[in-house]
Amino acid sequence: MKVLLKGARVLDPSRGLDGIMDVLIEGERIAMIGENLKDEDAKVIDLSGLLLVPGFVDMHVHLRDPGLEYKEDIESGAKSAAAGGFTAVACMPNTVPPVDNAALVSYILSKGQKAGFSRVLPIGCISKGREGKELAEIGEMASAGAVAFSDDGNCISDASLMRRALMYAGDFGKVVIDHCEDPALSAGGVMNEGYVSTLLGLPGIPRSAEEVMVARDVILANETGARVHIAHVSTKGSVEIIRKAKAQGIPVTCEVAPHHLVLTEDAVMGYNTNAKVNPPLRTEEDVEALIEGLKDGTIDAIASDHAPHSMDEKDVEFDKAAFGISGLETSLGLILTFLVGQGKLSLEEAVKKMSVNPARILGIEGGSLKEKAPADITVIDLNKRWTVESDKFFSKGKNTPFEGWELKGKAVMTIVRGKIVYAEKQY
Ligand SMILES: NC(=O)N[C@@H](CC(=O)O)C(=O)O
Ligand SMILES: [Zn+2]
Ligand SMILES: [Zn+2]
Repeated sequence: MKVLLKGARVLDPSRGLDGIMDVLIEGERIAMIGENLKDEDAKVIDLSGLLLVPGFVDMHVHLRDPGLEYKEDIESGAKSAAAGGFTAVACMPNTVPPVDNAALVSYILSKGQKAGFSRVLPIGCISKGREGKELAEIGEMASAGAVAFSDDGNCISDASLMRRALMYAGDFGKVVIDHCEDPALSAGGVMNEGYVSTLLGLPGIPRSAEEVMVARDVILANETGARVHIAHVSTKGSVEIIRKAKAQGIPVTCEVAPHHLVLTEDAVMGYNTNAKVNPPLRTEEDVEALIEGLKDGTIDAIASDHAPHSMDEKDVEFDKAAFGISGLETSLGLILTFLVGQGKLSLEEAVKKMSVNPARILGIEGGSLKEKAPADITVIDLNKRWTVESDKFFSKGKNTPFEGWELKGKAVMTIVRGKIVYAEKQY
């Protein structure tokens, strides 16, 4: 089966490509890219006026499967990802039971394949039972197909365990992703510690809770030579620590979530539980530093930290509500509208942070439209204006602080391994 995608603006930062071109797909692979391609046997799809990029990779999502399928399952999550323009997602292991063994890694892979939307790549636990005490079977999970290791939701607070995790995962060529939060500093906190928390009378989470752990991880990465990736960076101080570490050649990478780039703690006003997220929304000064970090290469990737919850878990008092934002279907639109659209990040940089770099950090195929690469492709209408309506989300998680927001730019077709897994209209 051949498909010829005609007339789109093809932008592939991994090859320095940017121009009106055609893409020929043969089976699951890209066969050729060039101007005015012809192929008698191919099904032709006209994509003129649209942007075609290497498929987006969201390296941090929560699909809640196994055990918490009332919030999300692998099928609904993978479908939501496809609708958001992602051809692959890496899912966190804070499920019930936690993904801390090879059998559960295989379960996720096979359920993801069966669903047939975005590729679903499991992240395994660092510690047995996510208890932060003993290392999990990292080698066996790596052999079964885990792409990275993390106890996300929790920080690895035991520095010695973290040090061993880095060395062990590093031996298998896998990256350790840390949720940096010193539990003693954040204990009891439900939002950023500052003006708004004082105003609302809510217990705060200081920036230092994140930053002390970022600094510790950088020190451990330096000592072990093993790669560490910092999840959902939210403060100016974290950006500064990582910038300095990178300048010294320490193997650290990091990601930022769209909500930390477009919202501040003000979104919590009125005790809005849809703006309750961990790490918490910070201040304008932090947002500016995060954008600066994206621009200068300190921040490698944009990841949604898609954290779906049921309405019952959000429709309660602020301090009792679950932390998290359902982000897969708003991520691209927010980045295109508020970063690219406002000239804060170039389109090429945005594609790097959402495709090329996350694929590289995870060491997976993708992030490039080179010939013979898997045909994982996202097609975007940069001019499409749309309104966020959570009842239209494919995700079960309707918890979004962006309800009713007008965005400009949307994925209109998602192709995974040569197959159209999402399209806004029939082709
Ligand atoms: N980000 C969140 O607010 N919540 C995440 C956990 C996490 O990413 O740390 C979740 O699993 O709900
Ligand atoms: Zn986390
Ligand atoms: Zn997370």
